[in-house]
Amino acid sequence: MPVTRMLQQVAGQMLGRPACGCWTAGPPLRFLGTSPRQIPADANFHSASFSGTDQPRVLITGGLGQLGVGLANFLRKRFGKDNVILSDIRKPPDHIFHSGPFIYSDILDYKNLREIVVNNRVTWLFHYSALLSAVGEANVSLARAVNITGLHNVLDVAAEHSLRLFVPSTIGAFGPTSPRNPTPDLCVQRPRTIYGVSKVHAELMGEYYHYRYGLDFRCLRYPGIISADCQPGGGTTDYAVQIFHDALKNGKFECNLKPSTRLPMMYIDDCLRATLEVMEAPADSLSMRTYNVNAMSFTPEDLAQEVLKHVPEFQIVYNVDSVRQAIADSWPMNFDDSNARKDWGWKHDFDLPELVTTMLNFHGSDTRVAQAN
Ligand SMILES: NC(=O)c1ccc[n+]([C@@H]2O[C@H](COP(=O)([O-])OP(=O)(O)OC[C@H]3O[C@@H](n4cnc5c(N)ncnc54)[C@H](O)[C@@H]3O)[C@@H](O)[C@H]2O)c1
Ligand SMILES: C[C@@H](O)[C@H](N)C(=O)O
Repeated sequence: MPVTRMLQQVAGQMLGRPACGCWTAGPPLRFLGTSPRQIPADANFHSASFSGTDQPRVLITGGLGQLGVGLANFLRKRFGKDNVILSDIRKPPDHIFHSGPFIYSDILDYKNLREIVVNNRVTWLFHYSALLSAVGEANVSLARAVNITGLHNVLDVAAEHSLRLFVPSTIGAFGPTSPRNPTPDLCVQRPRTIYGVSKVHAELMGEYYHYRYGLDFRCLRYPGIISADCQPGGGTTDYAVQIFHDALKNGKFECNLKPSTRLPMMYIDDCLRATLEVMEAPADSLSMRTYNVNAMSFTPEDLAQEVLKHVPEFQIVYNVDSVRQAIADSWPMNFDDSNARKDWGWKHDFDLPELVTTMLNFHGSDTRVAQAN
């Protein structure tokens, strides 16, 4: 018997499917143990549990971070305020609490998560809870729990309840042995941060649940995201958010990365639109389940030059943080997102000049900008 056929047969026996290599439903095969998280092997989760005319019922985990509030506002415009539930383990400020449904959800508490999904008839889940790259290195065991154990809970709840699941990955899912300029979707991924390791794990587990159980898993590898309304949560790309605030407030900025550190970046509006577009893309347009998305790439020096055009007295000084610098030096400089552009029509709106103008305008009715323009 040819070796490949023999392997197919063995794999087929292990996976409860025929040796022909095709993926038809075998006899129901359950996870071992008495966990409530048992998922039939023949479950087909492809059809989300809402009809085409219904709006999805959305849950966002880790929603009080840099990206979650913006995502909730964006999705509420599309699906209605009450169809989008923001959740976190932190107490929301008044304006967020009153802007739409908010609920406590700790992703490490599986039963709590399941209760929320069931009681609210959730159909789409955006899983934003995470510890980012720099804070993750400062607390590896917590990052491992939140980013890996938490993800397992989310995957199981999503599979059990036929949810469409979005999990963001990151440029941080690549490492020093990945091609860095540009970085394609499929290449060596050997990140050297717990954040990166947990995100590669998330990509692989999500794809595995998709192929094994039909979970409708969708994932984008975000670049560094730049937004004005929320503080970043402790990442390596945070400098590109803080610079605008400091430029307008003090006229100067102390940067913790070297001037020549090139990283892929994206304005929040593009990020949120990409996220919704991939979630709404017809399943048959997705040749993959994890895509790079990108908008621009720049260095601190490039960004400072662009800020100077608006704030002529702006000064940047460099005080390099060795942990963040080592992380940035292992990450992609440019991101190849051609598959996203080809498969579901991804196209960014914001390049560096529009980003800088928008961020400065957002931060300031400030006289510095007004005087310079
Ligand atoms: N911001 C970026 O530049 C960027 C880039 C790439 C990918 N991402 C990804 O996007 C997602 C959102 O990023 P962000 O910048 O908003 O992160 P953030 O750090 O600002 O927010 C994360 C949130 O997770 C919450 N959280 C922590 N532990 C939790 C727990 N046990 N249960 C529930 N929630 C918990 C925190 O309270 C926090 O509000 C993350 O998964 C991140 O990896 C972000
Ligand atoms: C790039 C991204 O994942 C995050 N902003 C970080 O720097 O950790």
